[in-house]
Amino acid sequence: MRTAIEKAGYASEPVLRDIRFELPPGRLLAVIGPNGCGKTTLIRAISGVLPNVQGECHINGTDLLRADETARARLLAVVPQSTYIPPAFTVEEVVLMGRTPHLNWLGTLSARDTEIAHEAMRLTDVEGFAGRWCSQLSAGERQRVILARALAQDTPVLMMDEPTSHLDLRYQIEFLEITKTLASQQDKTILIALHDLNLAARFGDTVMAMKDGRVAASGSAAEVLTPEHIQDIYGLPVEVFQSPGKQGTIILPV
Ligand SMILES: Nc1ncnc2c1ncn2[C@@H]1O[C@H](COP(=O)(O)OP(=O)(O)OP(=O)(O)O)[C@@H](O)[C@H]1O
Repeated sequence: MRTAIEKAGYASEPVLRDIRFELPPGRLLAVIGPNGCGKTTLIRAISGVLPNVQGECHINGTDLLRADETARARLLAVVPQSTYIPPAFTVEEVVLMGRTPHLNWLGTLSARDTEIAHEAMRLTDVEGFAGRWCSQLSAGERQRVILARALAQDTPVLMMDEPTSHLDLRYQIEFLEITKTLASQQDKTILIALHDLNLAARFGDTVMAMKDGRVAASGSAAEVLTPEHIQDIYGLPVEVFQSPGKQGTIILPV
């Protein structure tokens, strides 16, 4: 995935300026930064929901910003920050909606579509309530259903905006471990906006820190998540420890 967004925003004044990054298949990019720095806007710009984006974003030879909806939906799945799920659908029906871009012209589901959707439900641990109405789920369960739908879309690129915000600690770690495994085993390119710097450090192959709509720092967690950068980006003094376990970096406000 090769992205160069020169300008993007909502009105005449752009929010994003000069965001450039390359992300090879199999890698997970954690995008961090304070409230309002532009993380969601970046995801929206790449996913084609903002008008007048100046730039390009190439995936497998297609410029997403100029692709039609179906081509885009076969290349990119997005988990937005908050998603409305129509309450009159079951969990299984919602996850199967992820297969829509792959259906034949008759719009019928094949055995393979069902198999992929069930695998996505298994990975996100929602198979147990496949037949329940979405209106009867907790916020965290709903979030896992939306994640399952995105996984069922089976795209080479997956972008997620704070996908763990409603998940308890176990599901946060499990979900990010699954995501990381998908990246490495299925060569998916994954971009995740995260507020939790410890999760960003643990799971991001690359960490990109944004500030005021621009890239403030980009590189490995050790390069980006330094007390100096964090003070500059968040205006908050922190201490950064290296844990002897596999968690790696631990960041604590001073
Ligand atoms: N629909 C909109 N119309 C106009 N301005 C918007 C709109 N959505 C967001 N903005 C502005 O764009 C800027 C970037 O917002 P964005 O939602 O991308 O930030 P963010 O980094 O995702 O923040 P957060 O961490 O709070 O989710 C902010 O100044 C915000 O006020």
